[in-house]
Amino acid sequence: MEHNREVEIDGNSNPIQISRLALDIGGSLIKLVYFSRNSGDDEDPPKDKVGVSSGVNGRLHFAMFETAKINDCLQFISANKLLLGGGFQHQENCTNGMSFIKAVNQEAFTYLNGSKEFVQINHNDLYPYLLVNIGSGVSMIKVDGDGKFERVSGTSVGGGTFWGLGKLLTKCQSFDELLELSHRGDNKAIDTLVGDIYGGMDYSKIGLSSTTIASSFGKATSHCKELEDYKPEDISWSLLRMISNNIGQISYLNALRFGLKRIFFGGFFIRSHSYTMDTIAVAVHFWSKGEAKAMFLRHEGFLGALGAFMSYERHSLDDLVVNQMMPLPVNASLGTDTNYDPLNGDINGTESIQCSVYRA
Ligand SMILES: Nc1ncnc2c1ncn2[C@@H]1O[C@H](COP(=O)(O)OP(=O)(O)OP(=O)(O)O)[C@@H](O)[C@H]1O
Ligand SMILES: CC(C)(CO)[C@@H](O)C(=O)NCCC(=O)O
Repeated sequence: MEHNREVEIDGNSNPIQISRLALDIGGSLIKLVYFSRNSGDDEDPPKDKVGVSSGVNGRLHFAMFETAKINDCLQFISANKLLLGGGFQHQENCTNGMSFIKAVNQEAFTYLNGSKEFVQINHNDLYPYLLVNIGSGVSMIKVDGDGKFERVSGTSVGGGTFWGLGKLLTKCQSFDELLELSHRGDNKAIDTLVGDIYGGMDYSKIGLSSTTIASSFGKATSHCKELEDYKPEDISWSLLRMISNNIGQISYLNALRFGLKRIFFGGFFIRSHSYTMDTIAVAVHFWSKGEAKAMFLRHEGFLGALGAFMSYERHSLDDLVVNQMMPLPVNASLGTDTNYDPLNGDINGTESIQCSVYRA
């Protein structure tokens, strides 16, 4: 079923035709992806002599809401006259969403020593890989080809654990606040480091440096200190490192199990956050001795919704062409923020990019 509505929501009151809305309702967050046709563009574009369609031009929009505030999401859908038109999130959609990396430039990147390096994906050299989706919980999926995948592992210690424990321990009121705290934290105050055990020295015999974490939250066992004696920022940083490290290590072990060299990390836990990506990338690099590579994605939180979007009946996986990477963050009224840096910014649930959709 398709729904197309004429809605007056762009800055100049021009009608924007919304078609195709996909929804991924997760344990923590609801993700929305929808396509708006440029005004004047025909929904059924002309075909050439051999039947190839010229494509519909428009924008692909991304939006995110907390699952607990589902009414805000419904209000957004209603206010913008986006009608639900199919697309249900399930595991398969997560891997369908990965087709997006084939459709867009500058989607996948590595992160080492504080800098992103975008990687152009060679379609003939993509499989096999491990997809690690870090949502509330974590799923690890071995992907062998288009539609060929298997969930090989998972862990309940994921994004929900970071946000849940972090909220209890720091009294933070939002995920963003908790993440922001970690920037100012110092994990030495809470974690026991190798140097704390070995008189400030590296334990070179077994290849551990003095700054390696020997025991996450190990110092919190101290009898003379209570929760109030620790800084919320230090707690946030230790927690983020503990969870990211653990996911990085389990991911590496699963990659090793199946001989996979490339690990893609998705899910809204990552949020393009530098410390999170750095910890995961270092963990993968450390444990694999440089053999395996951690890859991140600009639209990491939207894999499920993109998968649902791309599995529309009338759209094959290959008919979304993002012809211009021109992200514009949008708020609920679809206004634009001119200060946004598309390649470095965090897609905090609201963004749109220029694209064309082709009929198969
Ligand atoms: N604004 C936010 N509010 C709450 N959590 C957030 C926010 N931004 C990022 N997160 C993180 O993202 C995680 C949820 O990620 P995601 O939306 O990918 O998973 P989900 O689909 O809700 O979970 P699951 O697939 O396990 O059901 C949260 O657990 C939290 O760690
Ligand atoms: C239950 C799901 C798949 C929901 O997306 C996810 O939260 C998850 O993979 N949790 C981890 C479950 C486990 O494998 O221990």
